[in-house]
Amino acid sequence: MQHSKYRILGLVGQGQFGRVFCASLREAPPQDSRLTSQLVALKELSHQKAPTSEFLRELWFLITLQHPNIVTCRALEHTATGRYLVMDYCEGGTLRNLLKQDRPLRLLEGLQLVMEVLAGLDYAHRRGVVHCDIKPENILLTLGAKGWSPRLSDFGIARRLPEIGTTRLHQELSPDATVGSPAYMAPERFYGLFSPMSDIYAVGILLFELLMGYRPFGGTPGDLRWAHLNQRLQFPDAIPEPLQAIVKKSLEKLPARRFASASQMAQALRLIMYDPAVRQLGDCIIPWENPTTSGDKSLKSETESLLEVEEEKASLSAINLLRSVRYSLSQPKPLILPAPLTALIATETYLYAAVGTEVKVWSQPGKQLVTEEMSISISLMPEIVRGILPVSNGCCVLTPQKLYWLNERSWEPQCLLDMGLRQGPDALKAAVDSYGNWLTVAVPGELRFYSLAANSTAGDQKKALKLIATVPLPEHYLPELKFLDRRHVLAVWPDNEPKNPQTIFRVYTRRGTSVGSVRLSASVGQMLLTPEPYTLLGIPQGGKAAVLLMKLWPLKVARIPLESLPVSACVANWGWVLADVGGQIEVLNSQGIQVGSFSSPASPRAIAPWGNRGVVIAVNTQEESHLHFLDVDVEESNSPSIVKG
Ligand SMILES: Nc1ncnc2c1ncn2[C@@H]1O[C@H](COP(=O)(O)OP(=O)(O)OP(=O)(O)O)[C@@H](O)[C@H]1O
Repeated sequence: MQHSKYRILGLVGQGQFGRVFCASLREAPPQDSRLTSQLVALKELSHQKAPTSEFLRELWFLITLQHPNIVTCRALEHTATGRYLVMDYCEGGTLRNLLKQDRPLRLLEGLQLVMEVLAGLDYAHRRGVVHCDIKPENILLTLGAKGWSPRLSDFGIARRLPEIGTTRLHQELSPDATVGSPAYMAPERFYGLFSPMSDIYAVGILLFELLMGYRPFGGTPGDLRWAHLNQRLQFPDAIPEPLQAIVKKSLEKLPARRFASASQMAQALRLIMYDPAVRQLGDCIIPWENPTTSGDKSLKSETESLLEVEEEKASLSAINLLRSVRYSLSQPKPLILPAPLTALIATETYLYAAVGTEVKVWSQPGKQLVTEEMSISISLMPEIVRGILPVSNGCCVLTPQKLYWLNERSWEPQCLLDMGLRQGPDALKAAVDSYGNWLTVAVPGELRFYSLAANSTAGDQKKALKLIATVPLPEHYLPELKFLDRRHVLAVWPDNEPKNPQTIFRVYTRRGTSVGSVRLSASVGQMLLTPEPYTLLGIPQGGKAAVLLMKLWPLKVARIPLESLPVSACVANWGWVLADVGGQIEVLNSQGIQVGSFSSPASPRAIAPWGNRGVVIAVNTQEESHLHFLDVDVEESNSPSIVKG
């Protein structure tokens, strides 16, 4: 977008009136590397599709409504190419996207989400605004410390009440009186009548859908009209009695019989969260039944975004319609190493294990037995090894104060960087690109960007380090570093204020120029790169057990609830393997769908991919470490089943 103060980062959706982009303010990079400019959504409103009156209407609603559960409109942007609403960016996409996930939410998380939707609605109703189009497509999600927080969007067909605070029905004035989404429309709306209770009815349908995975009424718009007006609700037994009562009351045919306000419905939900029947199911993942033919799968959103369609195409063509996992031991006994392990890293060529001051290297993959003697190298370091950074022809080895280079020809350590004794332990974080040509290092006070050329005098087994740039860092923060591709390196800082934990992601070029940054309202611990470009798998800290799949450019986040919090994880090219503290291992395919789980002998210290379809699980005892080699057989089938080897 020329001459705009916003820089477009990517297309995130397509609405009736135009495209929606993720963008950030065009500005000089801040001095403090922890400062980020907030992301915005630019909603294009093309002149042809959205007449000025429509445009001003939505703008009026969005500008008058300022609430944490309503998407905030910040400004209007006119450029030579078009006009845009500048809105808060919601990195979780729509609630519809979330509901398409295999395991979207736990029961209590779902109820909390609906209560927040009601809080946004209550605020709008108190200001005399009825949304008239509540549905999962119009609820956007932002990530908070505890999970998803919803924001109402799309006030395109919202109505203003002539008298604020009334629950009377009002007659639509416009000729297009019954616009809306028939699957969520209250009976009175089919007669051109509306009130805040019409929104409550739509929330009732949404709550039903959230719990069951399908809507209570389906069919053509004509069928839906008949069903909303006449059909009785069928309640599946899976819904606990007190919850059924709330859904029933919100879906009463007569508006006067529904909850008198959104806050009353929220209060009813708040109370049943303490009900033993509901609490008992609180951690169960909803929906409880997959959509069946009895459910309404027919009604697709009229404004289904291009992006979702693209995503669906991608997922259908992917090999990952995998639904079950089976494992067997690829060698009967574990490999026992004489000290606890500190790092386990696999590439396509090698498996590296750091044990005390030693780095052991084996060739990948091993159909044959793996023994300590078969390691192709054992390199002895002067200090305890903290991390291994693999590159195509060797690896860099990180100790608390130094960085070494090991070339695959000799595996002889060459010290590249020495922080000296004064800096204290763990004075270094580092990332190296996959070809071993560029290095970024975080040391107290600065980020350093180096080139790592082959040393012409010593041959290509040795590296010559050349400092290209430095960037100042606040004294006490050492970010985690990762090369995203050959040119870009990611620095990640936690910002763990007790009430508002956040994580900052800043991307630099390999030469130290800041490219941009994003801030996530969640604390993310361990992070792994996935084969998808600019996409990370992160383990959030705090809140319920889950993993985050984070695409950085434009920022998109998916959150996958898990049975238990993972403490170690690895990304293979066929999926992800996550282990909890008790040694329970979950296997997810690369779309984040759980394909199975099994128990490992003990809590793994580290996991790494092994060969085509295997994993190595490292378990530490007090004096030694055990490496278990497993073949994981992820099968294509429609019914999930877990078979232990
Ligand atoms: N603020 C936002 N943050 C993140 N993504 C957004 C935001 N607003 C919209 N989107 C994405 O863009 C898509 C289209 O949104 P938009 O509101 O234009 O479409 P719509 O639901 O068809 O509404 P309308 O009827 O106004 O066209 C959404 O489905 C969502 O994926």
